Amino acid sequence: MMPIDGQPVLTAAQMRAAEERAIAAGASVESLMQRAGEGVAAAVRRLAAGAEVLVLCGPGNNGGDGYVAAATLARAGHPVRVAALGEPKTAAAQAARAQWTGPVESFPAGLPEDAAHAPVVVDAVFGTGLSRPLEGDVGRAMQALASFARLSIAVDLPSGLDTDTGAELGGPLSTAEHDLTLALGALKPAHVLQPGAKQCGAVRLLDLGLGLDRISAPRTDVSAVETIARPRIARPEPWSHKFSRGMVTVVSGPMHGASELAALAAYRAGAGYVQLLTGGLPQRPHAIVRRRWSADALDDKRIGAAVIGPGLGRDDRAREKLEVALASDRPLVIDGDALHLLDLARLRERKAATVLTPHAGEFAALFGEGEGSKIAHAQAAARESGAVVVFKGPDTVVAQPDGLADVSTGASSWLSVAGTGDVLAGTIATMLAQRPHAPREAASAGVWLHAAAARRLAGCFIADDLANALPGALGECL
Ligand SMILES: NC(=O)C1=CN([C@@H]2O[C@H](COP(=O)(O)OP(=O)(O)OC[C@H]3O[C@@H](n4cnc5c(N)ncnc54)[C@H](OP(=O)(O)O)[C@@H]3O)[C@@H](O)[C@H]2O)[C@@H](O)CC1
Ligand SMILES: [K+]
Repeated sequence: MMPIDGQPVLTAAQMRAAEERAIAAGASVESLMQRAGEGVAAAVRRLAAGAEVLVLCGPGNNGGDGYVAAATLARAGHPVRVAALGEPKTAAAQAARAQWTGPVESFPAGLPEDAAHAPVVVDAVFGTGLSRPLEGDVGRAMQALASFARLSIAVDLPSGLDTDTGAELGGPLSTAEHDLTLALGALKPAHVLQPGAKQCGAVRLLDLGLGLDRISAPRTDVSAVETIARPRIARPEPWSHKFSRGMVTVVSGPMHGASELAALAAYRAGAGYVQLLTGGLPQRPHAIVRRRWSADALDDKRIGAAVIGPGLGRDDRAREKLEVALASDRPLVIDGDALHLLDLARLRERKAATVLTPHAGEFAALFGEGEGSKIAHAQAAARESGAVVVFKGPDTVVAQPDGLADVSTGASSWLSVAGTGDVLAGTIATMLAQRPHAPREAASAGVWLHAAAARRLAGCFIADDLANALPGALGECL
């Protein structure tokens, strides 16, 4: 079982293409299924600690993995039962079914009342082949079994999820929530996008030897998407100085607090010099250099990145400041109010690196609702705007105009509090000041640090605490 950061994310079609390439290279569906089922059995056996396992098998190859897992567990002497939703339909699943010599109970209706529940449940009903909502009582029965079980484990995907979007095909609350999902061969969007990611519980990857690498230019048959891995951040050199460490300028507006937070976060994320273009009075921390806004304030070539949007307002003065920022040749993070004032045609004229950081509401206002997954939306928005788009949320997606994208995993739900977006904007600005020619990498590094800072706080916090936890998160990357 492998952790899931820095791993490619494949759609169902890309998964099929990868499987076909492996078969063309000499593997067979049966050999891949054997490897998958044995991997599932090994993980289940370790976690079940001797408790009885009930494996639920569907009609396709996901069910085939389940039969192999059950037969492997039985051979190892582990107590295991099998219940199936009909007969296996594929040749590989039929061959796997033949390995299982015990009885097959019927699921969902046929499980006898007194034996319906099991301490460990394995969901091998549907994986990437689910094409329509679960029928009849399947979803409800699975929810009951999973909630009764001490441990419920999904094989490849929790049955009921749309592989490519993470949506529940039968609508909200139609699928079971598992403790663990064993992703087979590669991650799929449903493992990382909500609500699917929540239904998965913890996700671990089982390698099937498909030889998947993310490619450096998008193709339709291979992944252009990866989960964000811990970035490597260099310590300052002995000869570093405040400007070489990265200078960040934050444009302020009438709501000072938001830009103060962005400026604080920029410092805490490692910038050497942070200035706030504000009309406010000096206050703590005094390390933030406060200057009045002027139309040439962004002409300073030492500025590595500027932030505009947090607390900016949406009046004519805000528009004026945004126009100056767009016209400047400094790398730019555009957040909050500025996203509501943004003209995409004007943005496309910009040559310097630009990162947009919309949450779902700002994203919809700028780019519309769109079709498909959150990843696809972010990719389309990046293409349309010519900027790196950080589509924020519990499953933040960072996309660049050529289609390459990164998805964040492991964000704390405690981040759902005012001001955390301002902290992210400042954090990304520091990363951008240090990597002006790699804005996607900078944005993803910022997203990772932000999530790691929240994890370090391990519970309820306010945005100021989050900014102050950034140095600890940064320490994990040195
Ligand atoms: N990729 C790899 O390298 C490897 C992949 N492997 C495994 O294969 C899995 C994918 O297998 P799969 O394609 O057979 O699809 P799967 O999810 O089992 O379901 C398809 C069946 O369900 C049916 N069906 C669909 N919706 C339904 C509904 N609502 N209600 C009822 N029925 C419904 C559908 O019928 P149909 O749509 O044709 O009517 C079809 O019979 C993958 O997740 C992984 O576990 C490993 O074995 C090894 C290597
Ligand atoms: K499953």
